[in-house]
Amino acid sequence: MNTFYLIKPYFVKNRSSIALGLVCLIAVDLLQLFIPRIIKLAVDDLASLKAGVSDLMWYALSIIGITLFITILRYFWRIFLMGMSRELEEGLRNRLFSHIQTLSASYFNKVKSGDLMAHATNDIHHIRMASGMGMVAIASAAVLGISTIGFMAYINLSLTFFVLIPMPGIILCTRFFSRQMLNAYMEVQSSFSELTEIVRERFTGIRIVKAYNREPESMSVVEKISRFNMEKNLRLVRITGIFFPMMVFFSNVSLSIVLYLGGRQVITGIISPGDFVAFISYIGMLTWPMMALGWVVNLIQRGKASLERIHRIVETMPDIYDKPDAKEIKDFKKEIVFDNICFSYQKGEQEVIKDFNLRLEKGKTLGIIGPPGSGKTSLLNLIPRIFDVSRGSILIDNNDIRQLITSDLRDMISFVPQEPFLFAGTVLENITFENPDIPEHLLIESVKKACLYDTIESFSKKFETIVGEKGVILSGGQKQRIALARAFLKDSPIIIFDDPISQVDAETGTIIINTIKDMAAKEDKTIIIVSHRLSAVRYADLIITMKHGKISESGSHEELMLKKGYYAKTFQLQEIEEGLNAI
Ligand SMILES: Nc1ncnc2c1ncn2[C@@H]1O[C@H](COP(=O)(O)OP(=O)(O)OP(=O)(O)O)[C@@H](O)[C@H]1O
Repeated sequence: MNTFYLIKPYFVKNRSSIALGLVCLIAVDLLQLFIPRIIKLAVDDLASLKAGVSDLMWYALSIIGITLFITILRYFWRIFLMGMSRELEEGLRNRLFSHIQTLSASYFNKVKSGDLMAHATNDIHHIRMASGMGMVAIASAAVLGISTIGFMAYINLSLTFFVLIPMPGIILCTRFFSRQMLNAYMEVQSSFSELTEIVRERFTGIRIVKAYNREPESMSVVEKISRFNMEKNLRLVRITGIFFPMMVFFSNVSLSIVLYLGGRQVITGIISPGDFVAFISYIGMLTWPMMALGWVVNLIQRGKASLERIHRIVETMPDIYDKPDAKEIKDFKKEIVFDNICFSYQKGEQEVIKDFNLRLEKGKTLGIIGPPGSGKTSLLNLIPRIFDVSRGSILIDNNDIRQLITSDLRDMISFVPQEPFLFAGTVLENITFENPDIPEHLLIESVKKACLYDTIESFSKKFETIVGEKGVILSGGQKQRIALARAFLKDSPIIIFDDPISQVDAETGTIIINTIKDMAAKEDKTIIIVSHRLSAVRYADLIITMKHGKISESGSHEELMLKKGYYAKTFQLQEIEEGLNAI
């Protein structure tokens, strides 16, 4: 599978900094090799009692000079190479998020949001590591490894051969243990996210926990996952506990070989004491490239697997998309028609909307009632194409909505969902959807229509009040009114309300309903309103009762009362209830 296209643009765009970074990295690796050479010269001069104070000073200053140079170059290769990998990480994450946003609601029904979070964090992290550190490890292993061996062979070929014998051990061990460490690290990460999620949930639900005296049970749930997280951490500690001492072991085996064989060569005069000391320094330098060789294979394998997962998401086509010849629609002129529509959430599953037919003229209000699960919300979601019908069609002014530009269609509709969702931010940002160009009088007007003005005025920071965990916690009714204000502000010709007064008191509910009624009458809005409170729908031009995804009754309030069906019974029950509440 060719997935390189996802990261290629970052390599191409940053080719100059990558080249500069690699030049700096190679220069660092090569410069390091000269330090043992200087030590060799110093030791040989000392051993032959030739070294004067000025010679020693010169050797010392040379080492300081090289080290200074190495420090500067190291800074630059990190900036050039790591900068590129960070840019890649950011770009890939943005691309993933922007693509996921285009996917249809049905995709989110199938995929857990936790998995999407993992793609946006873990997978992108692996790709960054494979492209940034992978490049560094390959370049370092090649340049430092080969040139260190070259410098050692220059001193003595046979000694180099013997010293290299334990090195494959380092490569194989790193390969094995880095895979184990990565797996263990992933398990630590995932158990930690589980732990944070459980703790977050337990704190969010603290009121219900207290009300039912479930603190001990809550504690034991957190203790269990906390212990699990500790065990995963201990596993990681055990693996690293074996790995690092093993690296030291292999490196010390090489050291012993130099000590024994190299020492004998010094005695017999084959190599000088300086060469002997330099050899020992080179062994230290060789350990990292050998480890890098073992490590980089896993790094790249994991990055490749992550890139394939991201590729699969990026290649997923949204179920709902604009056809190439999709039509513009800027005005709603005549009617919405539901032409024998059926809908199920998954192909082949039970239909939640069945053979549904209805015509709603512009400027009219449609009220929808029905028992829970009868398909009311599902029906509403089909109009702005959150989901698409399985059969039949929804027509707006004789255009099948699947033939229209989706953003045009959605621009014509304001939607107040059953469960209002607020984003972390201010009241203003939540109502205006962060659009700073909204004139103030329109904002105030919509907030007043939603019966929210006095509430906002009572907040010390008014519209700038932060809502959510970091600010004011709003009641369910206040959230619902923010959602209403959003819809009123959008001022579209079609407004869909899904149970808009379920969480407000009767008095506020009546004011909101009167506002909606006025909008229908004075502003020529077409309104579709679902409600369990029949006072919210009784004024509608047409009321339908839904049962098992079908229309079971339809008519005006008066007609339905005469039919003495679900609507009439529910209406009478609610009247009795309201009468009792008034006592
Ligand atoms: N996202 C979904 N995926 C799969 N099935 C769903 C989904 N949403 C709703 N359903 C199912 O579709 C059926 C109709 O649900 P819907 O929410 O449309 O009913 P409703 O009439 O709006 O109910 P309520 O009055 O409780 O809001 C139910 O059986 C429900 O379980």
